Amino acid sequence: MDEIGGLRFAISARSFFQVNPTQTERLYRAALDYATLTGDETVFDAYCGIGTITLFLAQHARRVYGVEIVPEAIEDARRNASINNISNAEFAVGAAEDILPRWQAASLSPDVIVVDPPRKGCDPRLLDTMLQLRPKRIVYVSCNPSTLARDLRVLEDGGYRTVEVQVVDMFPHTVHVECVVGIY
Ligand SMILES: C[S@@+](CC[C@H](N)C(=O)[O-])C[C@H]1O[C@@H](n2cnc3c(N)ncnc32)[C@H](O)[C@@H]1O
Repeated sequence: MDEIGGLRFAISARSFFQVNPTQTERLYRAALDYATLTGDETVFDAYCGIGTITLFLAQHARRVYGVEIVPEAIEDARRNASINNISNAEFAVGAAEDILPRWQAASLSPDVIVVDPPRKGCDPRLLDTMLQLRPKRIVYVSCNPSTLARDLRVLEDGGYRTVEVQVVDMFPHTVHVECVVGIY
């Protein structure tokens, strides 16, 4: 069990969890800032892990939907929603590039999409679906600036503008950084 920004998180062995809790809170707060939620929004959180960002955003949105490929992480996410008394979050197991088209087919229409992919970045099919869904804002959390730049090119060619990038030093004394990007 760990605590970030007032929320408590259960983490099972096969689930991803950020390694630096102090900086993780900064990272999630930056994601929340760029999402600029008023309480009315529908939000998709792709690559949601144990639901950390999803539950952060759920407190400020109408409804949030998280998707993650590791089934145990989604079990954790559902448990974490319950531990924190959050009832407006739904979670799905699967590849984000498969699940977002299903949500689209079910007429879900997100105001904001958050993505936090692994180092290889977003699947091209996911980027394509995001461009079709056309949310007002996209928040991209990335641990790899080169795949981030590649994916931003696709989003910019699709009509979005990269408005701000915040770098968070999650891994001090290494060359690695985490970036949070507001894309409108
Ligand atoms: C960088 S972690 C982010 C997790 C979470 N947002 C957090 O901050 O703790 C990336 C997550 O994406 C998941 N993942 C990898 N490929 C995926 C895919 N194609 N669709 C959905 N989730 C995927 C991994 O299992 C991992 O939990």
